Amino acid sequence: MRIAHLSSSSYRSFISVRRTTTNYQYHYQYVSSSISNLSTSKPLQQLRLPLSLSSLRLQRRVVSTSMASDDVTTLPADDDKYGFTRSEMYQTNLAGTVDAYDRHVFLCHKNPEDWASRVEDSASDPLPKLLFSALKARKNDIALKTKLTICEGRDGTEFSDGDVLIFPEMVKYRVWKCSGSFFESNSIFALIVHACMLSFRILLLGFSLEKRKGKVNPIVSSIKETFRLKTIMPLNIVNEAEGFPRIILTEPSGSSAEVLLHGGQVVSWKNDRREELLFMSSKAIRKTSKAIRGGIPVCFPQFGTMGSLEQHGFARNRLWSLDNDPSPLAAVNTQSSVDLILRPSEEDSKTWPRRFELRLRVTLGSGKLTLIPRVRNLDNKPFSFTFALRNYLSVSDISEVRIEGLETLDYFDNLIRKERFTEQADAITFDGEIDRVYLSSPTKIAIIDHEKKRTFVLRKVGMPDAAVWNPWDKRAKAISDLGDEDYKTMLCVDSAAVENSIVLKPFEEWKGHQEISTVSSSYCSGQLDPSKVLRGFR
Ligand SMILES: O=P(O)(O)OC[C@H]1O[C@@H](O)[C@H](O)[C@@H](O)[C@@H]1O
Repeated sequence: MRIAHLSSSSYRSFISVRRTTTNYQYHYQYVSSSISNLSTSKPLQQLRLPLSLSSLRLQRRVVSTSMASDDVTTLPADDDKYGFTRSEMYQTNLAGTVDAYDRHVFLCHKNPEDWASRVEDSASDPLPKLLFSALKARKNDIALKTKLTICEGRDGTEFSDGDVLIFPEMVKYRVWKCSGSFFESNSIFALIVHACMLSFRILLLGFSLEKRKGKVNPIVSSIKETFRLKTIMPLNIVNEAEGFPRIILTEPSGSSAEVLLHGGQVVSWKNDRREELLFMSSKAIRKTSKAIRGGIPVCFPQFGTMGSLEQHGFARNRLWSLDNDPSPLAAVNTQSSVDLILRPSEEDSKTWPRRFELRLRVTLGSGKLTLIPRVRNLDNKPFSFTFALRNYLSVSDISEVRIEGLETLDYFDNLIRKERFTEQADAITFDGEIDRVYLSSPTKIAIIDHEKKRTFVLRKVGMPDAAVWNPWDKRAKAISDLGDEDYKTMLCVDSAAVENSIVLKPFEEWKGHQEISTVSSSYCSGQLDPSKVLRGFR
């Protein structure tokens, strides 16, 4: 891990390497002070040499090969165009400041006038110091050769405290709060380590020739072009007060969603009027070992207590990673979608000895939120699991809510020893605790909130069952992370695969699909509202 300090008017112009003479000197000064921190005796010049250019070239060619079936021994025709064949390419440092490290971490922070002359002295302005110390303390754990660069942040509130950009992984981490616990909690470190799993592929997308004072720096060009491409937007990741990385999804109509790496859990979904549509407990606890009461926890590999594992499985209690290889789904590079992945830890393998990959794509659209869960068997023998997306929906008053689409279905009643019954009511309404799994439900279920005049429409594929849960007053009091009155404003209607567990042969993948949308409350699960028909639609 190396550190450099340089100025730019934003990360974009940093990437285009616009430097003043003063800042240039500052850059050197800063590097010098950092060298002593790193307790290395390497001379400055050596630190700045693009040592890994040949490995970069190799990776680039290997990736091209796998993507375009090129012959590895043949130079891609674009090498000349992109500057890879220039005589100085493997001989000396190139124009610009971005060397060919395996990974670049940029801290976009204030401007050179605010920077301390030595990174360890910046007591009044601790962000660079904290980031530097956190990375330095864990540098042996960071597998990729990583260079930390401090550059100027000037885009108004966007860089109010400091943003972290990670290249080539295209992760933008918005550091709003500069607290020691943020770094101690390892969230930035976790992010950087997760980034290790991402490939070098993105670099390919933006290669172009850049002529700067007669020299070419393909590395700078590629970063610049990649960030500039509209379709390849960096993810917005912010720090939770408790140190949980949180991904913010936004889309043009103004709605938003928030997803935690912890549990791969959606914890917020707001419509274009900024109204929250998901319930979050007033006493929600955000601890690494516990699922968060609210949002959309993922229950895997076991739903409820239908097995020997902890209730609802371990996936909701684990730290997931960003997934840059969601194939066979096409990769998405927008700010309204994120791909996450969970692989088993050693501890998980002891309790559930299966090799798997659990993936989740969360996509925010205008008026709808889509989740695509997938499970792949990486074992050489089949395994089975049960699964649910537990949707904690926010409702105005549970007594005023009804569910349509589950009538006449059979269900297991968890309150009566999981006995099987047949639903007799025309619609499900609520006047007490409910804890049921409706079996083989239709693909569309309507949750009608009369008071809010809002209907949630839940569409699901690959998850044939639907669990319905509300603890009501007595049980709510016994649940430590649920407020006594919270049961009134929540209702869980889950997409689930419970009655028949899902069986996967070696290397098979299961895929589910869930979409929640909201419509006006006149909507009744596919039927027309008679009063609307009489009065006419407005
Ligand atoms: O508290 P948890 O683990 O999130 O589970 C909430 C409820 O989920 C239901 O599905 C279970 O049947 C209940 O027993 C449980 O209380």
